[in-house]
Amino acid sequence: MSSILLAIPSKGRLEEATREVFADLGMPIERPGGARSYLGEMAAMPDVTVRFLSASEIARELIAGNIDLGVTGEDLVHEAAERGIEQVELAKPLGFGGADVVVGLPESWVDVTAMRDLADVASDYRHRHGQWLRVATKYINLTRKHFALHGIAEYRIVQSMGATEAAPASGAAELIVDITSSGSTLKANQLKVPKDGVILKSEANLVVARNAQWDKEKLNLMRDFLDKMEKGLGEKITETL
Ligand SMILES: Nc1ncnc2c1ncn2[C@@H]1O[C@H](COP(=O)(O)OP(=O)(O)OP(=O)(O)O)[C@@H](O)[C@H]1O
Ligand SMILES: O=P(O)(O)OC[C@H]1O[C@H](OP(=O)(O)OP(=O)(O)O)[C@H](O)[C@@H]1O
Repeated sequence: MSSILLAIPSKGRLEEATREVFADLGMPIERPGGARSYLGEMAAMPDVTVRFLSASEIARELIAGNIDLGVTGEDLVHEAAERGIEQVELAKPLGFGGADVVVGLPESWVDVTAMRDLADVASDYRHRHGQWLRVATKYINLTRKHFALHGIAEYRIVQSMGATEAAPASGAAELIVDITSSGSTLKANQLKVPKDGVILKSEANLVVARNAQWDKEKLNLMRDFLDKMEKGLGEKITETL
């Protein structure tokens, strides 16, 4: 018998909000093995297998088509999809996990208010210091695209594993690209966003994998599942698969 594989975030704000959304729709997700177990159950839809994965892994697995659908941040889907997000369908924004991926510059760079100014700084920096301007981030693909869009090539990426906003003060990089919602972490680290420095506005989405194996039975299950989430959504999405 066929089933569809749904992945949801395994921890933090996204896990909690995802489970709330499904509970409100009358499809609560249980974690019978406890918070450390990575398998879930949806009693209202026994044909749906639920897995708990990290939000970034969900994005990668959706692109690869190894899971059928998942809940994750749009930012992570765009970052995981190096060649564009055609391999997935953003089926439904879920109204939580809202945050922006932004460029963060030292507040002390008073003359730099736009990406265009940053291009000048990058070039100047290289001439003066003999090295590239460094950008700390975990959003490597999004950073490359945004900087290229603004004609900035003279920089290098320092891959960040966390606490990215600390990089300029610690000397690990000159500027950052990271996610922000309230803005308080940027402010606490004396960083500012240039006027065209918002790379992406993100929120949590229900995402369907186009590259998954879609047979007739699974498409029917998917249609039922999506219709339970929103009337008419099943038809709309499955006809694109
Ligand atoms: N203020 C915020 N800060 C960070 N992420 C936020 C914020 N608001 C919403 N989000 C969303 O939550 C996602 C991060 O979730 P989480 O830390 O669980 O992801 P992850 O990359 O899988 O983490 P890890 O790799 O540490 O397991 C972001 O990519 C974004 O979509
Ligand atoms: O704009 P803000 O509201 O300050 O949020 C942004 C910060 O939150 C995230 O980190 P993390 O999830 O580790 O921290 P958090 O739980 O404090 O948001 C993110 O990497 C930023 O550092």
